[in-house]
Amino acid sequence: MPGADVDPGDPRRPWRAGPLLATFAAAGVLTSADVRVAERLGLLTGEADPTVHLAAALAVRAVRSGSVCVDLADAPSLAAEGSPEDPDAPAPDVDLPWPGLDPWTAAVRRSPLVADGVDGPADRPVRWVDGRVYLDRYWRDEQVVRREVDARLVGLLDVDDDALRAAVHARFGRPQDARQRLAAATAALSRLTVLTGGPGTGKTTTVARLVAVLRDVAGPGLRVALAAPTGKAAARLQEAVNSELARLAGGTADTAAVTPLAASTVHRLLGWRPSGTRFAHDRTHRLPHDVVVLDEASMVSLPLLARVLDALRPDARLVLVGDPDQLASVEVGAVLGDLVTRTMRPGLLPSRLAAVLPDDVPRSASPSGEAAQRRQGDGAPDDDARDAAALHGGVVRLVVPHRFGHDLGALADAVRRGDADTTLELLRAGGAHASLVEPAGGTPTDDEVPGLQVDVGATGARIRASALTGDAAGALEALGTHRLLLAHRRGPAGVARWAALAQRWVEDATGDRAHGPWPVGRPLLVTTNDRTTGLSNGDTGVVVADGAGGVVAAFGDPHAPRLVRPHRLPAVETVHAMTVHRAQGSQFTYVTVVLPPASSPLLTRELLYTAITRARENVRVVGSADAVRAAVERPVRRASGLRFPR
Ligand SMILES: Nc1ncnc2c1ncn2[C@@H]1O[C@H](COP(=O)(O)OP(=O)(O)OP(=O)(O)O)[C@@H](O)[C@H]1O
Repeated sequence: MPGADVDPGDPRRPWRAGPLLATFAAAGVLTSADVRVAERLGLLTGEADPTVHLAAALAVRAVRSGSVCVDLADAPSLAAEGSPEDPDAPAPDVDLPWPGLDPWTAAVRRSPLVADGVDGPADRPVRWVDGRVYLDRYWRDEQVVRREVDARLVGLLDVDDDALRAAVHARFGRPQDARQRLAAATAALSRLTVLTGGPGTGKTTTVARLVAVLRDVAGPGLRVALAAPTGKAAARLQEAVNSELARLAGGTADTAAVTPLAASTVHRLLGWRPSGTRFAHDRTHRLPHDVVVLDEASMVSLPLLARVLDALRPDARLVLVGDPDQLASVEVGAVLGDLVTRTMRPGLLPSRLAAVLPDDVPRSASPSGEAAQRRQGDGAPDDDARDAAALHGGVVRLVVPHRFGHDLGALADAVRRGDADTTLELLRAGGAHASLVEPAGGTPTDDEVPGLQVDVGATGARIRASALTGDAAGALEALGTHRLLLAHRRGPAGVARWAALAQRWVEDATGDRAHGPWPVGRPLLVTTNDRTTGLSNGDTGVVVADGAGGVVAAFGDPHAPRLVRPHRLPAVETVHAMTVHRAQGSQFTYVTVVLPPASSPLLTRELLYTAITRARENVRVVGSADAVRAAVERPVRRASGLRFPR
C-alpha cells in the first residue's frame, strides 16, 4: 500500500491510530485531533471500518479549513492543496491510499455512525447527503439557513406600488442609481435582500437611504437594527449610515431620515451570554425588530447566520450586505457567496420589481427567470443575465464604482473574474495606481523593495511628526496613508518578519530608536473588544504626546479621535504590518501586499482581491508572476451544500 511505511516515531502519528488514518496523518492531510475525534466517534457508535473513520476525520478537517462538509469525490484533490492550519507546511505529495468512491460511499451510508440522507436519523454525529459528508451540527445549521432563506423568498410584502416608486425615486433620483433603487424596492417587497457590490459601489449609502425608503412606506416607527460581525465594522456602519441620514434630512424635519440608528455586533444583537452557549434571542424569544441589516456579511459564519435567521420574526425583513468576492469568515462557511451563486428558484420578485421600476430591472429578467437561468446554465452568462436570475433570490448587485480610481477598479475586476493575464498586464504596466515588484527568488529580500522601504519610513516619520506635537488627527490621518499586508503570520513572507523590517525602516527614517512600551508615534492595533474604553478588536491608533510630558493613545476617526490613557488600554500590538484578513473592512490610501510563494495554500483569489481593494489610490504587489497567477486562478473552495437544490 503506497504511503503505508509510516514511521512509528513520527510525532504527527496519532496515538493508537489505525494504519489507514495514521497514513493520512503522517502525510499531513489529517491532524491528530481529526483522527482522535473520528476514532472516538467510531468507538461510541460501534463502527470499526477505517474508511468510515477516514470520512468522519475528513469532515472534521473540512470544518477546520472553513468548509461546511467534505465532498467524498473531491476529497483527494482538496487534500493535495496542503494544510490550511499550517500553510508553511509543504503540500502532501504522498500517493495516498484513497478508498474507491463507490465502496467508500456505500460503507459510509450504511454506517451506524452516519445518518443517511436528509431523512436519516437525527441522533447520529455524522451525516451523508448527496455525496457530501457533514458533522451533523453543521448540516443542521445549513438546513436552518436553507429553510429560512427559502421561506423568506416565498410571498412578497404588501406595499403600495405607487408609494414605493415615489419613495425610491425621492431617495435615488439619478438615472445611474438604477441598482440602488432596485435594492431599496427589493428591501421593501421581500423579507430577504442580499445587497452585494465591490468597494465604493455605494452599499452603505444604499443602506441609509433604503432605511429612509422603508420608513417612508411603512411608517417612521419601524424598528430597525444595524449589525456587523465585528465591533469595528459596526462602529463604521453606524457612523456612515447616520451621516448619510443626516445629509438626507439636511436640517429639515424629514422624519424618515432624521432619526439616527445604533449599530451593534451580531453577537450583541442576539444577546450573547458569556457564560452560556445559547443566545438570549432564538426562535422561542425572537428579536423585536421589523428590519435587520447585517453588514460585512461575507465575514459571517454559517452557524452565526443560522442563529440570526432563527431569532428573526418570520415577518421581519433581513438585509444582508457585503462583497462575496472578499475573504470569507475565519470560521465555517462562505454563506454570502453561497446565497449569491446558489440555484435560484423562480419567484414573483422580478416581475413585481418590473412593475414598480420598469426601467431599472436588468433586461434579461423574464418574469419566470427561465431565460436567465438557462443562460446561467450555459456556463458563460453575461452579467445582466446573471444579475437578473439572482433577483429571484433577492440578490441585488451594485455595479457603479463611486470611489475607486479607474486602474484599481479594472485591476480588482480582473482578479474577481479570474483573469490572470489581464491582472499581470495591469500590474506590470505600472501606471499611477498599481505596480508589481517581482523578486528574483521565491521570497523577496528587503533590498529588493526600496520603494516599500521609503513608503514605510515616510509614513512612520509623518505619524511621529504629528504625534510629537500632540496632533492626534494628523497622526491618525498619517496612519491611514500606507499599510503593509501579508497572507501569512509566520515565515519569510509573514507578518512577523516584515513587521520587524518595517520597524527598522521607521527607526532609520526617524532616527528614533526609543524604547519602552509607549514611544510617541507607535502605531497600535487593538486585539480584543473592550466595553470600558469602547475599543474593538481591530481598531488602530497611535501613541501621541499629551502636551504635559505624558502620552495618550488616539484611535478612530481623525476628525473625532478617541483618546485613551495607556494604563486603560486593552491588549494592543504594534502594527507596522498586518494580515489581509485583519485588514478586511478597512481602507488605506496606499497598500503594499507581499505575496507568499505560489505553492502557499493561503494564496487565493479572495486574498488578492481583498488586499487590492483595501487601497483607495494605489497598490503595490510584491511577488512573482507565478504567485500572482496562482492567486488569481485559485478561488477558495469551501465545500457546502447550500448552493445546491437540497
Ligand atoms: N448613488 C450615488 N451617487 C453618487 N455617489 C454615491 C452614490 N452612492 C454612493 N455614493 C458615494 O460613493 C462613495 C462610496 O459609497 P459607500 O461608502 O456607500 O460604498 P460602499 O460600497 O459601502 O463602500 P465600502 O464597503 O468599500 O466602504 C461615498 O462617497 C458615497 O457618498
